[in-house]
Amino acid sequence: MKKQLKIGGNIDGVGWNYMGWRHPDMPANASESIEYYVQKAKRLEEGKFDVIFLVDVSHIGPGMIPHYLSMFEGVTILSALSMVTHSIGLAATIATSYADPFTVARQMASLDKISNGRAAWNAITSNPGGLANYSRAHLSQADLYPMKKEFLEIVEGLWDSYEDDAFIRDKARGIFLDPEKMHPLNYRGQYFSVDGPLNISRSRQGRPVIFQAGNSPEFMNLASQHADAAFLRADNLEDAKLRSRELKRRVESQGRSFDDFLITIAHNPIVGRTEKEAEEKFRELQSLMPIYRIPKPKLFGSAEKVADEIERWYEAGALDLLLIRQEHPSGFDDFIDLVVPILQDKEIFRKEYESDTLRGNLGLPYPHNRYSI
Ligand SMILES: Cc1cc2nc3c(=O)[nH]c(=O)nc-3n(C[C@H](O)[C@H](O)[C@H](O)COP(=O)(O)O)c2cc1C
Repeated sequence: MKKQLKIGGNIDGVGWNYMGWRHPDMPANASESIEYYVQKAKRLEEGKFDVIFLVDVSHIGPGMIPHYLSMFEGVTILSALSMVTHSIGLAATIATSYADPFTVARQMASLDKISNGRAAWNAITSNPGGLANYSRAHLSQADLYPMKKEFLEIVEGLWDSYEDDAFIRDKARGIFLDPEKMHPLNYRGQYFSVDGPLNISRSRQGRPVIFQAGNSPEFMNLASQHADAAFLRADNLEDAKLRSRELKRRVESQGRSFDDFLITIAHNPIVGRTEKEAEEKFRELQSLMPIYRIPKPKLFGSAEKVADEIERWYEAGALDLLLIRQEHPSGFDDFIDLVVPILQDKEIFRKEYESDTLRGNLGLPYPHNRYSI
């Protein structure tokens, strides 16, 4: 049976455009407001969304969108959100070009335990500009994918440091750990060298879900081997179908089932009760800062029209996980109040969470520890 549609919410603070911060309903400091993030996280969970997804940027300049100029670091804010949510997943973007694999493995595994099995890591190369912020200016574009491959192999290896039953914690007998079930990594690569093991046990979902974002053939190759989900950019439905098909072909050629792999595409719907209401919201946004023009979103208009279009993308196999980002400050509310009930009536989206782990809700298999098999 085909999996139901999965939905994620990209919380972008003041928004992923230049003008949203000026809207009367948008706190101008939303990107650095814990209250704003808590409110949005709870709202997305009310909407039965699968995951809160945070994008990231590693280097900035004054011309960037306001959100990028003043924003929270992902794992930090998601740790806080894990305490005010129960079922929704928590995905942080961390670039493999800048960070250190031992640190990322540790941070993400901690978030996964703190949230009781709801963490996900979006592994990106990012663009080379950020290398200089992380003392890696000697590296270049050509290094990004070879480095990412090593990074992923190390993080996955570290997440298998302990088998599921490694910790005995028997007070009466005085036995804390079964040392046979602890495994160092001893990885030696061109970019990274890591002995391991990692000092944290596996979570209820085994290990965090891995997303990867990109578009190139190198990206597709690596994602087909080391990801549970791929976040793609697509210009239109035909483009999305082609990319999705190509990636799923690569996943199958790795001996994996493409049912265990999710294609993720972001949309920024502007929805109204009627077409006219959506037009008004679009015009209102444009009027906040007329020198910046935004294109009309692909998901635009009445809730029925938007829900039909989502169904078309989903049925065509162009996406498994729809990532919603707010163009207008009422974006999440409009989507949850107006579109979600139609998708539920169509029986392509859940009314209740199936699980309280992210893997459970996404319908992804439990990843067995490599040493236990
Ligand atoms: C859907 C999608 C999402 C991305 N998200 C981010 C992001 O949050 N932060 C970032 O620095 N780069 C992001 N990127 C850029 C990629 O990390 C990468 O620099 C870019 O896709 C070029 O690599 P590629 O040729 O392998 O696709 C994203 C790319 C895509 C396609």
